[in-house]
Parts: sequence; C-alpha cells; structure tokens
Amino acid sequence: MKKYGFIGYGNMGKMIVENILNLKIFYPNEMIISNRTLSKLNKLKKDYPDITITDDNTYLAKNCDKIFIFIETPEFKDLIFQISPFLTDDSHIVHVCAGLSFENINSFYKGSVSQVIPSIVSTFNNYHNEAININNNVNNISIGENIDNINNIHNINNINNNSDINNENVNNIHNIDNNIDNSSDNSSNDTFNCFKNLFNNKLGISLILHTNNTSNTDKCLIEEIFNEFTYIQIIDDFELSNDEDNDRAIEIATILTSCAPAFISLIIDNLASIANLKSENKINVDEAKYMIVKTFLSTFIQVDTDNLRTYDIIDKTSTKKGITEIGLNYLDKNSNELINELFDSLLERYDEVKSELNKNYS
Ligand SMILES: NC(=O)C1=CN([C@@H]2O[C@H](COP(=O)(O)OP(=O)(O)OC[C@H]3O[C@@H](n4cnc5c(N)ncnc54)[C@H](OP(=O)(O)O)[C@@H]3O)[C@@H](O)[C@H]2O)C=CC1
Ligand SMILES: O=C(O)[C@@H]1CCC=N1
Repeated sequence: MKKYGFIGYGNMGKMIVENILNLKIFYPNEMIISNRTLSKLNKLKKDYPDITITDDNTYLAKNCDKIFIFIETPEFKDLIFQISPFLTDDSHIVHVCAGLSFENINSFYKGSVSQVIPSIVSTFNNYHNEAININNNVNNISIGENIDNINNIHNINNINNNSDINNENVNNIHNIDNNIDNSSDNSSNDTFNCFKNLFNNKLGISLILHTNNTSNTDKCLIEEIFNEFTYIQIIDDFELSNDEDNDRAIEIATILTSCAPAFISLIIDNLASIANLKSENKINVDEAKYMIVKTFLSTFIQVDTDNLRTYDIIDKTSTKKGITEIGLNYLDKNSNELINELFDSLLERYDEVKSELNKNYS
C-alpha cells in the first residue's frame, strides 16, 4: 500500500503536516515525511511514533504516489531530478513553490502536478487542543461539502465540475476520532474558538491550480485536504496557456493571501510602537497591540459577515465635526500611492524570481 509523502518540513511543510495530523485527515502510519535536516523531524516522530521520517527523498518516492513538496522554489528542479526515476503514471506531485509555473516544470517533468499556494495564517497546530475540538465539528461535515461554495478568481474557470467527491481516493481522507472531549476548552482561547466557529473552522486561503493531465480523483483529493482547514480557491486548467494575465492574477492573489499576513503583522507592530511613543509610555506596546488586534479582528468580522460593509463602517465612524474624518482624508490621499508602490515592488520581485527560474528551467 503506497503512503502519502511530504518533502520539506519548514514553515509550510510543518504547518500543513501538523494540520493534517491534528485534524486526523490521514493516519500517521500512512505518512512519510522527509527533510534535508533530519533532526528537524525528531519532535514529530516523538509525538507520532507511527509516522515514517527520513532524509532520503528517493526512499519516500519509492513508497509514495502522492507527493507533497514544501521546499524552497529554486530547489524544486533538483528534487524532481532526484525522485523522477521512481515516479510512475500514478504519481501526483503537489508543490507550494511560489513563482514556479507549470510551464517551467513541463520543460523537464510531464506528469500530473498541482500547485497550492497556502498561507501561514492557516496554522492550527499552535492550538492543538482547539484543533481537536474543531475535528468534532469537521466530522459533522461530509468531506467536500463546502466545495460548492468555492469562488474562482476572474477569468479563470471554476472548480472541476465533474469531480467525483465520493471517489476512492477521497475516501482515503479519514477523520478518525468522532468522540472528542470538549472539556479541554479554556477561556483564554475563547477568541480563537469564536473565530474558528464563525469561519467554519477554516483559516486563511489556499490557491489551488492543477495541470490538465491531473485526474479528477487527484484534483479532488488535494482540494478536499486543504478544504478541511482553509478556504480554497481553485484556479483550474489554464496551465501551459502561456497567458501572462493569468500569471499576474495568480501573483496578485498570492500577495493578497500569502504575503499579506506578514504585511498586516508589520502594520500591527508599527501601529503599536507608535501608539506607545505617542502616549509617552502610558500605553505599553502589548496593550496597544491588544487594542489594535481586537479592533482589526472585529472590523474584519463585520466586513466578512456583511454585518457592516466597509462603506458603513467608514460612514458610521466619521461623526460630523468629529475626529475620524481628518484621518480618513489623510489616509485616502496618501495610502493609494503607498499601496501602488508596494504592489509594484512585489511584482518587480516576482519578475526577478521568474526570470531566474526561466533561465534555470529552459
Ligand atoms: N512561507 C510562506 O508563507 C509561503 C511559502 N510558500 C512557498 O513554500 C515553499 C517553502 O517555503 P517555506 O516553508 O517558507 O521555506 P522553509 O525554508 O521554511 O522550508 C523549506 C524546507 O525544505 C527543506 N528542504 C529543502 N530542500 C530539500 C530537499 N532537497 N529535500 C528535503 N528537504 C528539503 C528545508 O530543510 P532544512 O531544514 O535542511 O533547511 C526546509 O525545512 C517556497 O517555495 C515558498 O515559495 C508559499 C506560500 C506561502
Ligand atoms: O515570500 C515568499 O516568497 C513566500 C511566497 C508567498 C509568501 N511567502
């Protein structure tokens, strides 16, 4: 029986592997995890003795058809060269490498490939107990139930309509334990629990793309796995179209979903330190952060649930002859340029990364 293989246990690999384990999507004994530095996997092995760990990617490739690759983008080609002797017609490669196009890969590997662009904010593993509680709810949802709700991004076909969610592979995703003890709940995690419940136990967005030689069974398996813990957006079957507009759309979507958590965090930090300075230390940085985060979170929830639209919030906050309006005018005048320049610098960086990849992959 082939296992599920996961190569690379850094930020993305660790998050996704731990989500899969915490949410009991696969049994540990059907997973092989490989990392260049084997010692990084010691804790995982201690926590899940039935999991197989290795630093030998060829061993993993021999024993797995479905292989998830979480290594740095420039390392991808060498890895495929290393494991390709062991890949078969049943192999399916799933990678998370930002900037790597199907065209790049097609120049040296013709098998079926999916690309997933995850986001660090889909992390459930820091909340292990809560994640187990989530599983209680997840178990009540038939796998794939939310797939109908998936949005697509403009110009790009939506989810594969003929995916069969009852197919054999999807049945390999297990939610093992239905009898979860909720007593581990504690009040310090109330916000996180409320948030999870509000958002159907999902955090962050994962963008998903498949090559058109990917079977519906394989597409469905990947979509179902990520659908368990993130909102998924399928960008389907446009690969190898050599359409630069599509590339840009994916890059922008990546910036909005994958890079943005870092930008938002930086804004929180800067707001907090300036609040601390301006209040002459009367509000310390942690207090300021608390106020900012709770306010951001509540604003996002209002907008996300359509309870209050952005327009309503702007309008209802700016009391006539009040204070907010001055700030709104200032931000409106100055933030467009800042955001424009931010996008320009990120897209410029994308072009550099792509040109480097094109050189190496032609
Ligand atoms: N970080 C993010 O928020 C996002 C990242 N991505 C993409 O995910 C990919 C990984 O990023 P990230 O997780 O941040 O990177 P990290 O550097 O945190 O992790 C990379 C991991 O891959 C391991 N590795 C590298 N080469 C090999 C190899 N040949 N065999 C086995 N293991 C190997 C490294 O091992 P070692 O321990 O020896 O260094 C390391 O643990 C990138 O392509 C990035 O574009 C996509 C969306 C979001
Ligand atoms: O910074 C990066 O390259 C990765 C891809 C998107 C988010 N982090």
